[in-house]
Amino acid sequence: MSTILEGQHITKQFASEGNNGPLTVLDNTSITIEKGSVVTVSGVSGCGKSTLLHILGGLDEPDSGSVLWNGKSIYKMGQEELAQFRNTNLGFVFQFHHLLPEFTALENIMMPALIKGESPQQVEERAMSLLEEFGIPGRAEHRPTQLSGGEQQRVAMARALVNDPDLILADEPTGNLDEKNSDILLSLLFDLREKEDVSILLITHEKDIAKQSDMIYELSKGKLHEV
Ligand SMILES: Nc1ncnc2c1ncn2[C@@H]1O[C@H](COP(=O)(O)OP(=O)(O)OP(=O)(O)O)[C@@H](O)[C@H]1O
Repeated sequence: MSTILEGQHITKQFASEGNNGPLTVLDNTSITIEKGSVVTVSGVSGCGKSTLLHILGGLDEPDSGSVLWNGKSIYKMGQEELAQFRNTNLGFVFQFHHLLPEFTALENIMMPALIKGESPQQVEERAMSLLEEFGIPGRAEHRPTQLSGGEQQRVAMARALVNDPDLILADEPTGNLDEKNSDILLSLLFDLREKEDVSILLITHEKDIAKQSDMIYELSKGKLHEV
């Protein structure tokens, strides 16, 4: 197996209110994601899981430490190169789907590939096949408000996949779903490993979900511990 993403000695602090000094959310901690694996990070609310995901996904620079993508340091890239890197290699799924309300499910899924400049016809085929893979081909022309929460999250996952990313970063993707929809979404997510040949970083506070992963880290007091 080869390493696809590595966070090395990452430290991140935020200014805190009052006289307590800065809040150290990540404290010289490291993580490795192997190609084709599902890595879960769990930990209590507020321990810094989202901060870690943002740093590993090129959305928020650490105070110190580095993030290596196939051995290349992503925060040494310029802003434009970094944005292009994210759009090409990574797919994000958040707890709140952030679908664009004025566009249909199909259009939402197509958007990242159109921004990349791909041909609309090919992109539409890819988007439709993802809707089929996720069991909701009949929802292509619906707008987000016309979809259930579980369907919206599946559309968000399809959007994350449209550019054939190598890594999906999912931040509490089931946080807003009931148990049934949560199970459906997770089994779709875990199936992606084989079907779409992606690695997955999954952030969750639910321990049961973590059990299905190849590697589990617990984040506590700024440090990641292998479980
Ligand atoms: N931009 C910011 N400025 C100041 N403090 C921040 C900022 N972002 C996060 N924090 C603080 O850093 C800590 C970690 O936040 P983070 O969202 O990473 O935790 P989390 O483990 O993902 O929490 P949850 O499970 O509740 O989503 C929290 O105390 C939060 O208030």
